[in-house]
Amino acid sequence: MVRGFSIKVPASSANIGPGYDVMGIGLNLYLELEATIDPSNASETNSDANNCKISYSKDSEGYDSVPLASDANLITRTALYVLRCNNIRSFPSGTKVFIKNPIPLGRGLGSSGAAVVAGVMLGNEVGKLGFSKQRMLDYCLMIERHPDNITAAMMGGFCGSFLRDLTPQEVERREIPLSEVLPEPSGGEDTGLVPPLPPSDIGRHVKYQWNPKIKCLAIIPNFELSTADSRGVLPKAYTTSDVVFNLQRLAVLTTALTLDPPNPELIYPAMQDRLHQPYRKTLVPGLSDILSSLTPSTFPGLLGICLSGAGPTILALATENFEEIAQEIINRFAKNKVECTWKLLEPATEGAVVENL
Ligand SMILES: Nc1ncnc2c1ncn2[C@@H]1O[C@H](COP(=O)(O)OP(=O)(O)OP(=O)(O)O)[C@@H](O)[C@H]1O
Ligand SMILES: N[C@@H](CCO)C(=O)O
Repeated sequence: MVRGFSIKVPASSANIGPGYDVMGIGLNLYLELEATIDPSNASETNSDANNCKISYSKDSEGYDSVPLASDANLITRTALYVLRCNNIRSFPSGTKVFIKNPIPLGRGLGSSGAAVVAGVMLGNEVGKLGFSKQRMLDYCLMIERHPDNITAAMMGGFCGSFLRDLTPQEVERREIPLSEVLPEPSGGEDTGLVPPLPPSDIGRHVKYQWNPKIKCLAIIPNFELSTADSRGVLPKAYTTSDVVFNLQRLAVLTTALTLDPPNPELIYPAMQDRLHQPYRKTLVPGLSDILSSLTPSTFPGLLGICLSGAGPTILALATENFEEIAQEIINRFAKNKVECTWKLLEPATEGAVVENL
């Protein structure tokens, strides 16, 4: 019997200034995947070590660079992790996956979070595992180990999240190197090992309200910055005053973004950060200048501005004058020889969805 289903996962912007590794918002730019399982097509898929033929639409971000072998592609590697945890070694013969990805890779718009969420959902569907979103989040968190993008992509909307305290045994399981969680991209023999199962209920979250008048402007530089590199420049310890600076702003920002009318005098200063942006300026040319020089008084409609996720994209929250704000940021990047595109986005309220075809 032929089976088919689609999976749609939103992009996301994490941190929103002070909420480092805590806050994220799903955005209406979607990674879409169509999977079909047709055993009569086995001859077309058995050239792949795990019976899965992947293709990307030509206009996809990463079309020329993402690997198409199922044990190398982040989406299918993640699905294989889920399947193998549940004693299913590979995809059923005749599995084809067609992917449309408009989320730019390595730019701070949650491309890897969306890919991991899509992969876990793919594994769940293919293996008919029947997991809830909460359980699927556990699998996601074994791969992308901070919850902000993952939670926003899975659940949708504007989310706050944390990881619950783990027992020493659970910590051990979760801290296993990623290479022992995901199958190795080698085309080599399947070792038959069952990877570490995620502890249950690792991630906890709430969905905040969001004033729908607030739009999300993403100004996207034309270079990639890997999250790992962007985390690598952060200090191991912070002063109490810097931590308190962020906590105070975070406490105000989550409600300030729900109020009507939106108050730039509250939102703009509440989006300041001392935990990650100051350190990332070395990786994003012009970052300090951009974050300090556009203000609600010079650009009416602007509410706040921050680095999106690990960067290099800039997220500006605004109610009007979108083009002027975007152009100013583009001009400031241009002075640093960085070209950009921009997108006007809105919160994706629904999160990740699966539909039978
Ligand atoms: N649709 C996809 N298909 C396959 N691999 C992907 C896909 N999307 C992302 N990836 C992988 O994830 C990498 C980017 O992940 P990374 O965490 O560095 O950035 P990001 O998720 O775009 O940004 P951020 O986490 O700051 O929002 C890509 O280089 C690619 O290896
Ligand atoms: N909170 C993460 C988001 C990127 O994945 C960071 O800033 O590194």
